[in-house]
Amino acid sequence: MKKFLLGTNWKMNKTLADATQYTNDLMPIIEKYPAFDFFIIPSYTHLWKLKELIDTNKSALKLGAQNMHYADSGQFTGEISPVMLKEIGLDIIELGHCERRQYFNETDETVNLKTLAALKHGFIPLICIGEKSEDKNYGVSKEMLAKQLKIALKDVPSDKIGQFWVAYEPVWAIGVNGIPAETPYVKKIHDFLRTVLIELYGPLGKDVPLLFGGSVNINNAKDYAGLENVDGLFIGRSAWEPDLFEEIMVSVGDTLK
Ligand SMILES: O=C(CO)COP(=O)(O)O
Repeated sequence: MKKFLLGTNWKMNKTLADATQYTNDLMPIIEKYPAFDFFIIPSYTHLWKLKELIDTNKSALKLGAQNMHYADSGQFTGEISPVMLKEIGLDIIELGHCERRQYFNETDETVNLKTLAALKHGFIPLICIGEKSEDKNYGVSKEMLAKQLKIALKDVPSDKIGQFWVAYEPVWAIGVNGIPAETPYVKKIHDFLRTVLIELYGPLGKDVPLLFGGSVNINNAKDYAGLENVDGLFIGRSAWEPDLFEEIMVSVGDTLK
């Protein structure tokens, strides 16, 4: 059976000591919830150490990076290449998060280049898309999302289906000032994204995992998780403590039964 995806983006948070503690605490917890496929996305500096911890404990916890350059090497001061991340043995590369689009000039075109590079190197690209509040207010959310998705997936062939994930994260729902999305709205957008994927890939488009993120918390996680086209949740703040993350696992687990 396809497992429900449950993971967390730590953004620029946690020291190495915090990251180690969190991972040590989380690994035994996830053993209790086999219905899920779990992942964590820490800062680059923690990845080697956490990968060793996960391997030592033979844990199924997947590990990802928050960004990646698309070139294997080159004159790109401050960037990290797929070859370098491959050495660590990561599973996932998160791409196109709205904070990277907003503060670091990430564009649909660079997300596409990075997606192709990630697939070439055997990572799962976790492609983030989301409309801004003004897009929503002008009634062009679907247009914006279709554009982001189609550009991100340009030249990604159908034999890669299942090897990339898409996270819908409305910009206005993310972070401390975010407004949680209403469940019917999430349903409408996820159903729409599925139609775009089917337009791109035919019936195989049904097999692209679609995650939802943005102010996911203990009060709304089960409602989002119950939607037909939500295959996972991508959580920030509410999963940054293992015990709070576990409360979400329990609540979502009840919904999936
Ligand atoms: O950005 C997110 C996941 O990538 C979500 O963040 P919050 O859950 O803190 O809103």
